[in-house]
Amino acid sequence: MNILAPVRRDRVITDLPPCFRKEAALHTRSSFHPTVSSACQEQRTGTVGFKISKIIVVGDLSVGKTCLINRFCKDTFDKNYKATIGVDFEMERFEVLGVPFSLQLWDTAGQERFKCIASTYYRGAQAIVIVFDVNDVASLEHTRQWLADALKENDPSNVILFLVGSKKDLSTPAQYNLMEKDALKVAQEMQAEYWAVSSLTGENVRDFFFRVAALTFESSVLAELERSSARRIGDTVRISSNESDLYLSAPRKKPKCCQ
Ligand SMILES: Nc1nc2c(ncn2[C@@H]2O[C@H](COP(=O)(O)OP(=O)(O)OP(=O)(O)O)[C@@H](O)[C@H]2O)c(=O)[nH]1
Ligand SMILES: [Mg+2]
Repeated sequence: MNILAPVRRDRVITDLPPCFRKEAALHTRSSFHPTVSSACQEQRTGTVGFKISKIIVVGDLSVGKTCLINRFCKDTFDKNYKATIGVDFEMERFEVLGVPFSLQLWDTAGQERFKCIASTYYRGAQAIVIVFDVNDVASLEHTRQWLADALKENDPSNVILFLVGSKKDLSTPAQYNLMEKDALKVAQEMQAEYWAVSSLTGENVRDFFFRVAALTFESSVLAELERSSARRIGDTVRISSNESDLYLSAPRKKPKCCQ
């Protein structure tokens, strides 16, 4: 019995959402990886549909991490600052190419005094979202340190990265364009995908999280397919290594743990 409520209609992803800037994108293909599309069509996505992918959101205090998550998950915006103490999380359920897919969005504290509590929750992330304020150049400089700290707890080859400029509504187009050049450089250096959003107006917020869900899903399916093909190879080896057992006259000894 499926005790979970159906996925909301506005959380259904049928096509790969586009990147924000081609210069700093995880990839620029216009559709899902063909292997992923066919695996979904043939219902060969294994455990992906039952798993919950962990996304951690890090960055300086007051850059707007909580507001970003709240705009997407609850469609609300609070203009008063309430520091996150430690961590908080929200669940979001999607359906991607017909497969259920859940994201657990971990909102972490940017304040130094709460950072050590927050960092204990960094482990096991599938994606790291590093947020800075587009009107505060220091917060962009600090993103490298946030990334380094988050990577201490995660395998760099297994996580996907997003660099997100927040509070876009507060900068003029000229100020924004100037800052974007630096942000794109940082994103390229980190091999992160770059986005700029406003949680106050909602600009790009939904598109950003859809892209996070789609790319995390794509990498989960590819990893699952790789694991299942490795298992198949492993099975073949086991069968052939057991062949000699077919000719054993005496029954094999029980392993010690079963005695
Ligand atoms: N104008 C504008 N203000 C924003 C935006 N996003 C956040 N803010 C404001 O920035 C302040 C900090 O936002 P939070 O989301 O609480 O910041 P945070 O990164 O979660 O901070 P910590 O929890 O301390 O790490 C609040 O006063 C928000 O109202 C935005 O897109 N535009
Ligand atoms: Mg917060």
